[in-house]
Amino acid sequence: MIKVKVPATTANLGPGFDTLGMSLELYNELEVSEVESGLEFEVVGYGSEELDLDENNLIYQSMKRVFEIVDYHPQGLKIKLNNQIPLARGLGSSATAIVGGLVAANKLSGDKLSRDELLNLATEIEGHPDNVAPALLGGVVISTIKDGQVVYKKLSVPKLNIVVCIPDYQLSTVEARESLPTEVKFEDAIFNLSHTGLLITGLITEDYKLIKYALDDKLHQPYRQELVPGLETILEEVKEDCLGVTISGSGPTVVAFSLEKEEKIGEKMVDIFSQNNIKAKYLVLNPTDQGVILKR
Ligand SMILES: Nc1ncnc2c1ncn2[C@@H]1O[C@H](COP(=O)(O)OP(=O)(O)OP(=O)(O)O)[C@@H](O)[C@H]1O
Ligand SMILES: N[C@@H](CCO)C(=O)O
Repeated sequence: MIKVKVPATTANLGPGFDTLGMSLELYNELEVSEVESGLEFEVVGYGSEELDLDENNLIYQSMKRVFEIVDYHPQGLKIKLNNQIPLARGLGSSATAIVGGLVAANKLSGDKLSRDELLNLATEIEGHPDNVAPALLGGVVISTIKDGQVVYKKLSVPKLNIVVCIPDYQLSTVEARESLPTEVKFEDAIFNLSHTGLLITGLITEDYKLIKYALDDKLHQPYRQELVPGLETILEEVKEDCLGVTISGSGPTVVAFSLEKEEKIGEKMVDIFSQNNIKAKYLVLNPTDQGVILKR
C-alpha cells in the first residue's frame, strides 16, 4: 500500500498570476492499494458527495497517465481519500489530486519517473504550474513553462502566519478564469512586474515590509471581484492589520500574511463576508517547505 500526503497551496500570491505558489500546512491524504480487480474509492472529509468516484476521478486519471508512460498494468485499485482541503476554494484541491495520483502511481510502478518529469506531467494536467509545483516540492515556487518544460526555482517559505478565510461556496478555477480579459493594459503589466519583483526580493531577503506593497495585483483580482462579494472591502479594510492580503489562487478564499493579530484579521474577514450574506470560516496556517510526503 502507498500512502501520500499532499499540502494545500495558495497560488498567485497577489501579482504572480500563474507563476507563484506557496504550500501550506493543510493536507489531503491518499492511500492506494493494488487489488485483484476493479476500481474502488473511499472518501473521508471533503468531496464525498461531489467527487467522481469512478474512472473520471482526477486522481485515477493522473495515475493512469503514469501507468501508460511506464507501461504498468495494475489489475485493480483501491483508493482511499482523507480530504482536509475544501474543494474549489482556491486552495489547490485539484493540485493535490493530480500530484497525489502521479506520485502514488510512480511509486507503485517502480519509481521510474523523476521529480521533474512528474512536475511536467502535473502541469500538463492542471494547465498551469503555480499550484502543482509547491504541492510537489513545498516552499514558495516561481515557475514558468519553456518549450513544454517547467522551469522553476523553490524558495524557503516566509516566517509568517497565513490567515486563510474560506467562504462557504465553491468557485471553480474554470469559471474564475472565464472572467479574465484576453488583453491587459501595458501599465497594468508594468504594475504586476514591479510588484512581483518586490515580492520575491522581500521573500529572499526576509524584508517582509516589502510584502505590504507587493501583494497588490492588476491582472486578475479586479476582474474576479464580482465573483467574490466582499473582496473589495476585505482588500481595503484588512490591509491595515496585516502585511498584505490577496485572493488565494482563483478564489473565493482570501489569504492575509501576518506577524500578529491573526484572530482579529480572521474575524474581520469573516465579518465582511457575513455583511455580504456569505458564511465563512478562517484558519491560521503555517507555510511549509515540505511538499508531497510519501510513505510506504
Ligand atoms: N481532492 C480531490 N480529489 C479528486 N479530484 C478532485 C479533488 N479536488 C478537485 N478535484 C477535481 O478537480 C477538478 C477541478 O476541481 P475544483 O474546481 O475543485 O478545483 P479548482 O477549481 O482547481 O480549485 P482549487 O484551487 O481549490 O483546486 C474537478 O474535476 C474536481 O472533481
Ligand atoms: N493561477 C491560477 C490558480 C488557480 O488555482 C488562477 O488564478 O486561475
